[in-house]
Amino acid sequence: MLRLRELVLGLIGAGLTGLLLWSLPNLVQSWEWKTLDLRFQWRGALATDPNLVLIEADDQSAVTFGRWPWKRTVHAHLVETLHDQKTKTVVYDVLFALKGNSLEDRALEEAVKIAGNVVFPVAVRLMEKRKPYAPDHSDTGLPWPGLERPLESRRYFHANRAIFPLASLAEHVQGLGHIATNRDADGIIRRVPLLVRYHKQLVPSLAFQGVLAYLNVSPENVVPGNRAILIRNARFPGSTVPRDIEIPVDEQGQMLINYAGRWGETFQHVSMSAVLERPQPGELATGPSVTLENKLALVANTISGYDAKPVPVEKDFPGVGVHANILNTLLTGNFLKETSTAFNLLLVLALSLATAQVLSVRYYALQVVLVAALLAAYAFTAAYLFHSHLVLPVVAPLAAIVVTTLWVSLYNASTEKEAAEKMTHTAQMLSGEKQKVEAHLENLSRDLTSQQQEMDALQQQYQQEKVQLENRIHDLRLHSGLGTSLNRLTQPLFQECREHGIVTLEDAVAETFRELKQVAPNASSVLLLGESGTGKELFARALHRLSGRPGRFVALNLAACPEGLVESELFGHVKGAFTGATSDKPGRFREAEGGTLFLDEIGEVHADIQVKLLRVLQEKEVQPVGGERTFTVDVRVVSATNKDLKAEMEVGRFRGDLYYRLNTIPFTLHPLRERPKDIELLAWHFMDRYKHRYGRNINGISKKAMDALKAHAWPGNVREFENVIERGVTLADGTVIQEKDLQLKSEMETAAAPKPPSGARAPDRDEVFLDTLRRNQFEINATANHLEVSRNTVASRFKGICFQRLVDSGNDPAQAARAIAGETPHYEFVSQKLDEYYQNLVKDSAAWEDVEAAAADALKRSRNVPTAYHPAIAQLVRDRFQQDHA
Ligand SMILES: Nc1ncnc2c1ncn2[C@@H]1O[C@H](COP(=O)(O)OP(=O)(O)OP(=O)(O)O)[C@@H](O)[C@H]1O
Repeated sequence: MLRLRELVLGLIGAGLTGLLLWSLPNLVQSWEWKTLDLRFQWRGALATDPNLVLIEADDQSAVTFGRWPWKRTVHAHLVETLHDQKTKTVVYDVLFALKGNSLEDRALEEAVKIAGNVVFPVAVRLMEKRKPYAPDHSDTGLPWPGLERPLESRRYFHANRAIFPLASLAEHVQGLGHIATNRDADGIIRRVPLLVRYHKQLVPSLAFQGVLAYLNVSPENVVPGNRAILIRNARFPGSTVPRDIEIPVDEQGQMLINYAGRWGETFQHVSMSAVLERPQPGELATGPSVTLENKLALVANTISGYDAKPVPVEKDFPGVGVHANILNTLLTGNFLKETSTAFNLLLVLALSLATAQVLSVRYYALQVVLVAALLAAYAFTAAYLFHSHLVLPVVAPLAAIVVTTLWVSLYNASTEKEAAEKMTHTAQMLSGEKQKVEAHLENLSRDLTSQQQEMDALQQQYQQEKVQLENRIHDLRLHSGLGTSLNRLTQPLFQECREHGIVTLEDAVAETFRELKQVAPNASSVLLLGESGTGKELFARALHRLSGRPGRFVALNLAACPEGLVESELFGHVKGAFTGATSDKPGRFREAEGGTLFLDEIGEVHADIQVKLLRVLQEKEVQPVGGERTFTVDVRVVSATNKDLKAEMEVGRFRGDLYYRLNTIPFTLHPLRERPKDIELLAWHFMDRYKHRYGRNINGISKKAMDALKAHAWPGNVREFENVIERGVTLADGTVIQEKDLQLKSEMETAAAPKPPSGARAPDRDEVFLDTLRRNQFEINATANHLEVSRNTVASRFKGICFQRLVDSGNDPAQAARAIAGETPHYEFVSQKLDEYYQNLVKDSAAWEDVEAAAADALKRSRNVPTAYHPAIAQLVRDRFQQDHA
């Protein structure tokens, strides 16, 4: 089945073939002639008509009658002899145009007249095809026994000159025929114009006239046409039924001569001398089989070298051979039939399509074989059909196969190349895309896994917190008097407080937060007032977050900062501004650019710093210590103090103008003792935090303990409260924190001391252990043996005691070491150990962003230290964190 692709390729192939043939018409025509000649040669000899006899003035006759031309009496003798032999028609291919010896001329005249069956030639000159018709009447003057010129013959050749036989001879002939041939461009005679136009009549060729005479066809029975000349009522000798013969001709009236074969291999040749020397009626000298009765005799000169002409079968073919072959073609009816132009076009198209189809097979070798087979098959068909006298075109069809093959191959090669390039390109693209997609998928799957893990963790955390919250609310309901106020925890404002780390059930605290939220977006200064530990920094951080300012939250505790360094801390310094200023430092103001600067304990700041601070706040410019350049700053200042600033201002310790600048919006945070609901809530809150941190199974606070918490004055407010609960969690023996675990009394006692001794242990228990250590020269193994405990137990407890004493001594390592070493000479050893433990404990403190994270990390690393010392560990880390982040 022909697919569209092959159809289109085949059509284009046919078109290209047409273009090629059209552009090279002469070349194509000459090749086509050559293929025709080849077909004649391959076919070999055809049988010739037995009624045709050639009587030749040959070399042998020349011996008898001398050099040509012979006396006309010899010709007269021959005409008579043939008449005697009852030859039906004599085509005498000798032009007697000039007068000769009158006696001889008369003898010939007489013989022709008596015979009455002689056809003589007329030499005519055919006009060039394109020359205008210009008849030359110079040689006329003779009634022409030809045909009237019908319309169909208007394309036939014109003859404008003619040389006739002698008028006295022509008078007695049976007919006259022209002997013009129209050679092809290569000089070979392949066609004969059967009829040519001369004046108003058509003149048949000599052979045609001979056949018309032989078959008794009168001129009106010859019908010239465009593609054929019809002979009506032809009467063949021996046949009583007249026949019509249709002779195929081209539009110029030319018949393709079907050459029977090589001259010597075809026709009955009879030497003229043989006919004349032994004129026995009914028998010839050449043998009894050659009889002339009722024959058509063609008389001509075939003496060597006389009138040789090139024809398809032979280069030097006697001129009479052409007439003989025309006679033979007409008598035998073996006309060569040429295919029509429409058929030829269809053939080219069909072969182009067939070639395109053949080339659609996959394998190249098979394509070659099939194309070769197609070529061979066509050539064979053309050669084979020639036997049946059909002349197929060869060049155009073979060209169609070749051109289509070339064109389709080129097209395939280019499309294959293009396809290959496209495929490579597509493959590259696909592989790139594949890699991208794979990478994307991998990322997605990684993200998904991590999100899944996060989700799982959150889910777990949520479940835990949910359970904890439910338990806590349940416990709170059971153990506390909070009652319905717990519901507040679910209200939006309280929830928002919690999101900022502010745990409260008090309306006053929530209200402060609400107001804070309102002022947060403004850049105005805020002053936070309240006792120590009430959450001023917590609120300051909440304010910063609520403000949406893009910069950082930077805090500076002015009380904790050495006086000489306050200015440089605030405004920065340049390298070399003072001893120790080894590099430029931007200062807190510039660090808080675009954000919030929290100045804690503002009441502690020295008078001259107050002046500078005021200037910075007014001009919004800072000048680093020792520097000349000033820097513009956009910083919101939030300050805090537990002092009565107004009173300080009144006694002249704090500048009024600075006070009013800082006090644009004041907030006062209530002390814890005025927030009983928060005491209970915070107790549960911190209990949860520390029980998880220390891994303690604590699930409640006894009523007595809670009452004690409520009764306590809490001078250190939430900070102190948190410490107490932390201690309670670590000291509790069971699952409920008892009053004794809080050590509130001891807390109150130590509150008066210069440093809060949070987490202090009962001295007796540690002292007993220390005594044992001292007695064993601080050797861990010996002490462990002595106490019958493990080496690890001793080592970890010793570490814990070191931390505890360090806290108890107000972070004075020497004092702590002395307290541990006692009266023994091991002070150095203890001091060294203590330093080692401490450094190890606080080594990562600076790296943490959040103090609680730093503490939690230290506790994690100190898991083996007994939990009783955990508050001390946490305290040490927090203190160090404050120092590192101050
Ligand atoms: N309502 C609260 N809920 C939870 N924690 C609180 C609350 N108020 C204060 N805290 C905690 O108490 C501790 C002390 O708070 P903060 O440092 O903010 O107090 P402060 O008033 O700035 O103290 P100081 O004046 O001594 O600097 C912090 O650990 C803080 O998280």
